[in-house]
Amino acid sequence: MKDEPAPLLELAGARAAYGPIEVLRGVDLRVEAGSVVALLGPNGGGKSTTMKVCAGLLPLTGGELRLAGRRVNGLAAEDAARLGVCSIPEGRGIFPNLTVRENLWVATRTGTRLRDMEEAAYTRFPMLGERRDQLAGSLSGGQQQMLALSRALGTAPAILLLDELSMGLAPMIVTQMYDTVAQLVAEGLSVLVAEQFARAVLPIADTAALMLNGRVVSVGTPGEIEDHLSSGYLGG
Ligand SMILES: Nc1ncnc2c1ncn2[C@@H]1O[C@H](COP(=O)(O)OP(=O)(O)OP(=O)(O)O)[C@@H](O)[C@H]1O
Repeated sequence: MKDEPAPLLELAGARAAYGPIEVLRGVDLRVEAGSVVALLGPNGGGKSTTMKVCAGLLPLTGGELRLAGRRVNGLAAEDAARLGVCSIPEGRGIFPNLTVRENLWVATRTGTRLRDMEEAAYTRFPMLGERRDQLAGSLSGGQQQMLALSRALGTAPAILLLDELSMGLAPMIVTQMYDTVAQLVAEGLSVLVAEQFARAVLPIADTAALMLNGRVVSVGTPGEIEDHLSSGYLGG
């Protein structure tokens, strides 16, 4: 019997394609329970595609996706959510023409009560409570990201997949958002975060992985990966 528990989420030799174009060419990646893994690398390396595969939004064409050691190739997005995998896509995935409250309500289809969802969201982010009847599209980028996080957390996920949390946000807001993520991790959440701008996420990451041309080419502590990389990859 193995001494160590299986990683919460694992890709082994994962391959994926858009039509005839292979984009993931054998990705190996592990997210241990209670940890933050930062998936870094330049545009087009395959970070978003990796997140899609993990969330059941794109099928594997080869290799394996495992959740807590169980092979789950071919799982649908609803199955992934049911198994505790929750993703916030690039662009946040909120409904701009619905109010904050309505956006939270849509997320209750997974079984959480609206009252509980609202209480948790407004306690964590009082700003959202003040804007509960405002259209989500009229919120600032940071507030939209708070809403996206609140919707995701309503499903009580085991692992959160975050794609480009920092996109379009001022540096101070990015720092605040990652502080919130760090708090969530302290409460037991595991996180896989794809970021083009490594500097934003490295302070809270346990492990960093560099992705280039559809493969993870290097994995280490944030310090090791930072040392390995040119400042170009680290987002300036
Ligand atoms: N829906 C799609 N159809 C065809 N090709 C796609 C599609 N989405 C992404 N690609 C291509 O797949 C490759 C990897 O893209 P992906 O978005 O996974 O990279 P990324 O590292 O997340 O970069 P980005 O930060 O731009 O999202 C790129 O060459 C991209 O053009």
